[in-house]
Amino acid sequence: MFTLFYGLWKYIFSKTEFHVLILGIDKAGKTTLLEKLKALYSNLEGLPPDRIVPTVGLNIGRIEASKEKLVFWDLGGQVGLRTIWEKYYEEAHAVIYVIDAACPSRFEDSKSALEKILRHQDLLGAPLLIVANKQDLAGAVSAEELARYLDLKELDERLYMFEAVSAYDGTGIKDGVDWLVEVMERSKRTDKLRARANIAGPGSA
Ligand SMILES: Nc1nc2c(ncn2[C@@H]2O[C@H](COP(=O)(O)OP(=O)(O)OP(=O)(O)O)[C@@H](O)[C@H]2O)c(=O)[nH]1
Ligand SMILES: [Mg+2]
Repeated sequence: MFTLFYGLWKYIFSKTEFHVLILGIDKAGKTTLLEKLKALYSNLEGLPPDRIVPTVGLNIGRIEASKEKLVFWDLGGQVGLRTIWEKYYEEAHAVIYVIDAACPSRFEDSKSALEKILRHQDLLGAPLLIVANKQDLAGAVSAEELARYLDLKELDERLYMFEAVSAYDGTGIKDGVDWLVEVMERSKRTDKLRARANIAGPGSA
């Protein structure tokens, strides 16, 4: 009985903490983006780019944006580490997929890793922000060009957006986060995750 009332109380009064997975192949700029997010949205400085090393485990960052709490999970993108990604899918409200827009020779690898994500059942309905990163570099392609190149067939009715970003100078980051918050607030997946957390009762996340 207590569990039932607790669940109801929690459903009505508690705020959802949104889990956002940051994925993409190695060197795309995921961790640099995470550090820039922290710098832009909190009083924390964030690691400078020259102190960031390739990710092997998990980096976590928490921010507050548009009065919502966001938790970012940044995972390593090296080939041998990509099998770990799916362990986080079930709990994710949304995905940021980062691509190095200045490195066309790796677009194909990026595309196939993204297609695999889109096919995974555990991420059904998760909104997707595709980041064309490194816009500060002269050779970077635009978000539109990247979208054309990727030519994704699996997007269906998923909420998605391409955004031109520089994790170095912060270009595009706030627009991307604003969009993410808005779509996560109204996505069916958020309702589903919220209901599941409440059914699990006290002690659940
Ligand atoms: N010019 C430029 N370089 C960037 C940008 N973002 C990241 N980089 C550089 O790209 C390289 C890889 O950045 P990381 O943030 O470590 O990439 P990652 O995606 O986290 O890589 P893994 O952890 O190995 O998966 C580093 O040399 C960064 O300084 C950007 O917006 N502009
Ligand atoms: Mg990293």
